[in-house]
Amino acid sequence: MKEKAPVEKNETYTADVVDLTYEGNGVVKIDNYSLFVGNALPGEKVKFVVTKVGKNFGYGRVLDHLTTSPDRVDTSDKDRRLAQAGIAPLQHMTYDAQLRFKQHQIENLLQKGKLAIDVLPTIGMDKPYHYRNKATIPVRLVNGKLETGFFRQHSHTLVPLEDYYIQDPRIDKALIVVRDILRDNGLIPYDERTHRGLIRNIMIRQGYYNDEMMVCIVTNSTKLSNSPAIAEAIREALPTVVSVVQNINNRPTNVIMGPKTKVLSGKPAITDKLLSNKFEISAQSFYQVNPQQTEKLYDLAIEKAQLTGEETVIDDYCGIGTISLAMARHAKEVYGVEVVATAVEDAKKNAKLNKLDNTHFETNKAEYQMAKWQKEGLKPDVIVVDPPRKGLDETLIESASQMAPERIVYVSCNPATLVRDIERFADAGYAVADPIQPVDQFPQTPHVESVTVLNRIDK
Ligand SMILES: C[S@@+](CC[C@H](N)C(=O)[O-])C[C@H]1O[C@@H](n2cnc3c(N)ncnc32)[C@H](O)[C@@H]1O
Repeated sequence: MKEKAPVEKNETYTADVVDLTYEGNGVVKIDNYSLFVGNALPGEKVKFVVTKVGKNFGYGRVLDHLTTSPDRVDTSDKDRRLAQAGIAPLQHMTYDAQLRFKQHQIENLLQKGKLAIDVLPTIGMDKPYHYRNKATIPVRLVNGKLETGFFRQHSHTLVPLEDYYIQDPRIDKALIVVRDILRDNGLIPYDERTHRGLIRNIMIRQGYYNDEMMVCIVTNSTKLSNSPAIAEAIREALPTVVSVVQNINNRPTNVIMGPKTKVLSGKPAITDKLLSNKFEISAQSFYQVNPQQTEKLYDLAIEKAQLTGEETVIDDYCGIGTISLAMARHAKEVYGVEVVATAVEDAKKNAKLNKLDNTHFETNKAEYQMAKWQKEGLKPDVIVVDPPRKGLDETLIESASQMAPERIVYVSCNPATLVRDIERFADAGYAVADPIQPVDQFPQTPHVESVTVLNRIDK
């Protein structure tokens, strides 16, 4: 039987930080028992209070830094609130240290798997803040006032905020304007305990290349009294707004958007560019939130695909077709598959918008569609995969390797599943060709994105 943990809840301890978890928490040890504490970096000595004691590990909160790491950035109270909200959990780390942390995560996992593959330094941003082109902000009543802000982590208590640090500053400014217009019109914020009140969220999108903005007001009912005047006031105060829409979500759920969206003023979508292609982005479309880094990540994937114009390409997990459309300009044909039907509709619409007639999109699970394409005799030269965090289904790896493409380009958002899948591909006759290249898509957060190329090995 396991011994009792050597720490007590609410007691204070002092220890050295010996490591960082994948979430960016510091690891401290008391008699070999690990505790995870936020705002603590390797090499630091911290005084902390124990907040949770589990069987195998616990959690703590730093009370004082007795020594500090050269990788530390001074953070204000406001910054620490952002970390608590999960908005910028790494903002106590210098940006260089964040980039190294992301590179080391992949290196550590490769080492654990005994894989001798190099990892290049993470490609970062010149300005690693104010990068998000979209914000979805809850609206609640705080001290009798309609407020916008964030939910304190693991709670639904709204903390008012005006500078979100990682959002485009034009969005932060617009949020204040929209909040004030809603206040002036006497609108009642949503209360999730009673499921009453009207205004649930404000969603704002800002184009990166086109200075077009969308404001979406998410309401608990269709009735938004005075909506023409509200929309007019928003467009008058914010001249780059080309679209004001209302999304109706009357279900008692944490899901932000409801199924119906109504145009209150202007167009139903904004247009923007990504990798030279135009995209129409409506309130409910999925769109990459860091366009600058997405271009770097996907440009790299396209470069690694080594297209000459003659190739047949499969884009698995294609979303709205960002990679497919960019590759279609350099390939003979591109086949994309994605499980979300509305994303596939967007992909088809965007292919037309960009006059690309060499793309084919299917709504299906990638693993099923790959088996189907394989049976039908489709012979791709290159397969690109950009899966969600859980990585690739084993049957997809099987179909992909049986189709025998020259190379597979793997865009990953989770190094743990990437390393697992590299091992599975090795068993199926594919080896990593170049060093893995991480690209920082989400500065100030622990997310790690990377591009890996696997080549077919001649047996
Ligand atoms: C990392 S995103 C890829 C984004 C895409 N490359 C783009 O540019 O929009 C992963 C995508 O996989 C989709 N997805 C998740 N599970 C899937 C499955 N089993 N089969 C196909 N698509 C899936 C998600 O809906 C999401 O669009």
